[in-house]
Amino acid sequence: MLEKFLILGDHLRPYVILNAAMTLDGKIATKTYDSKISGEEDLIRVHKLRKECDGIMVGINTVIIDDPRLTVHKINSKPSDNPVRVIADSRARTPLNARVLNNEAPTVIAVSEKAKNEKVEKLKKRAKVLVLGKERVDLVALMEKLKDMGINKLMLEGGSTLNFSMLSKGLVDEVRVCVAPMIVGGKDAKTLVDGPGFEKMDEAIKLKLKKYYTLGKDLILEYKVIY
Ligand SMILES: NC(=O)C1=CN([C@@H]2O[C@H](COP(=O)(O)OP(=O)(O)OC[C@H]3O[C@@H](n4cnc5c(N)ncnc54)[C@H](O)[C@@H]3O)[C@@H](O)[C@H]2O)C=CC1
Ligand SMILES: Nc1nc(O)c(N)c(N[C@@H]2O[C@H](COP(=O)(O)O)[C@@H](O)[C@H]2O)n1
Repeated sequence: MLEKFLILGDHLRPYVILNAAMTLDGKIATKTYDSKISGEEDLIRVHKLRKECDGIMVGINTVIIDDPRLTVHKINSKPSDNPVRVIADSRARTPLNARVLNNEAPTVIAVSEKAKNEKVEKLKKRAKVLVLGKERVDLVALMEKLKDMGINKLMLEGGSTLNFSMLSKGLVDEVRVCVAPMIVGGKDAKTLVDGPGFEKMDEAIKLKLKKYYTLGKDLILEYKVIY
């Protein structure tokens, strides 16, 4: 943790790496929410990255659909290797039996003022709850809070809606994708980045390719975001 702090200590927010696995046609889940995309080798890469990060963030739909653990569990690790789990959950919909609330790692649930107080009080028994934003979680404020908590390197693990919000607010520094040799199609299938999108190519988030390599059958692409 100290080493990461020294490298990234001057930022007002964490250094954010968006990581995901997608099919060649850009889907991160099928229309029925099946998202088993990465090969075993890629999952090892993902868990090594989780271990390097101080925090790992997902949107509430990902929690509801996948019930992820968001810990380092596919490589050798000790409890202190687990990043702090962060959930963007405007209305405090995190199920009380969700695995992100287990005691494997600390969890931060960011809610908005729309969240029901009764549910917030229940969540507070299992996690640190931050109320940020009126309707939706104010992601800029959340990043500042996470930085204050010592989270200097944050992994953003989706889903599509949160990815768009984070990218469009200029809060992502790197994008790392595993492109699996599969095509699933489906206009209702989730893509790497959904949300409202931009109208013109001029407005697109610009990237610079830094590294590419294969892992088993998968192609890994690593980009820096250019703002
Ligand atoms: N293949 C992969 O690498 C991954 C796939 N997925 C898949 O993505 C799907 C879920 O993606 P989505 O439905 O797009 O949901 P999401 O996981 O991005 O959650 C979106 C929700 O987060 C909440 N939120 C709070 N504040 C927000 C803000 N400021 N901006 C945006 N959202 C905010 C809102 O309730 C919003 O509806 C699942 O099917 C999951 O399996 C998720 C992660 C990785
Ligand atoms: N990198 C990657 N490859 C895939 O094929 C995936 N389906 C995901 N999904 C993300 O990982 C979460 C599951 O984490 P746990 O193993 O339960 O800790 C899932 O919710 C997505 O965020 N990622």
